[in-house]
Amino acid sequence: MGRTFFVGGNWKCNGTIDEVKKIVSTLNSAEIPSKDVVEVVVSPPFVFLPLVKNELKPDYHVAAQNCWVKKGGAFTGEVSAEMLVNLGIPWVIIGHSERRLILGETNEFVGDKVAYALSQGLKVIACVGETLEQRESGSTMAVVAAQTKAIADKVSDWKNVVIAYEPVWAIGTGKVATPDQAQEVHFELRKWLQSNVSADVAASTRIIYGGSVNGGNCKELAAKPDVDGFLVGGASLKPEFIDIIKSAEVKKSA
Ligand SMILES: O=C(CO)COP(=O)(O)O
Repeated sequence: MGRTFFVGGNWKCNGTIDEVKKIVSTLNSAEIPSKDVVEVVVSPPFVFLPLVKNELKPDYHVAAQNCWVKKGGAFTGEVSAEMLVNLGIPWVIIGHSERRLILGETNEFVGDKVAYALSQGLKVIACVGETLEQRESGSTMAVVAAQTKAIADKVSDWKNVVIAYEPVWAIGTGKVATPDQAQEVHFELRKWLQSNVSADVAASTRIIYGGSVNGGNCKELAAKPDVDGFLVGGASLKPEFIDIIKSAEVKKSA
């Protein structure tokens, strides 16, 4: 089954109204490949979601960066999946390493969140990835498999899931995984899905790479067979995000 290339822009906790409007206008005036070549989703902070959703042209979709683990209620400071659905936000990023490591989200909590968001009709970008220490001790695959298993334990329908492999040591560091390093983990992850979920899910689930992706390194990464797109942080706030979106063309000609 063909996997449409996927490019996500994770704006993290950045931006003012003026800056957000500028990014939106850059995106709106760009010529990007058609929908069958690339799916593009940008993820502004919660407070800017309505603005971005209303002003962005329909070639782009919008994602929240997080949501609450179950139905809303007395959970001060949280935003529920139902609210995102109510607002017409189709996507949510769940389990980003910044939330796992800084806010203490466990594998199980992330698995529960993914399952709940899917049950409400959201599509999920689920993040996994090892720290430098884990990589250096040779446990990359064990870590990534445990993170994926916690999701697989709670999820039966994978059609609305994109997996983002984001090695923590490559996030915001300018130290990008080499195309071979990314390919190796993506290949192993797909193999894990094949053995533990199903051959269909392994073949159809998009596995995207995140960690210091920029306009200069995206094409080489995109050329790898198991790299189905990117989750971009810093560079998604800049015009070079358009070049990253266009790297989808590499796949088309592959
Ligand atoms: O965390 C990331 C995307 O979710 C990657 O961030 P950078 O692209 O800034 O390294």
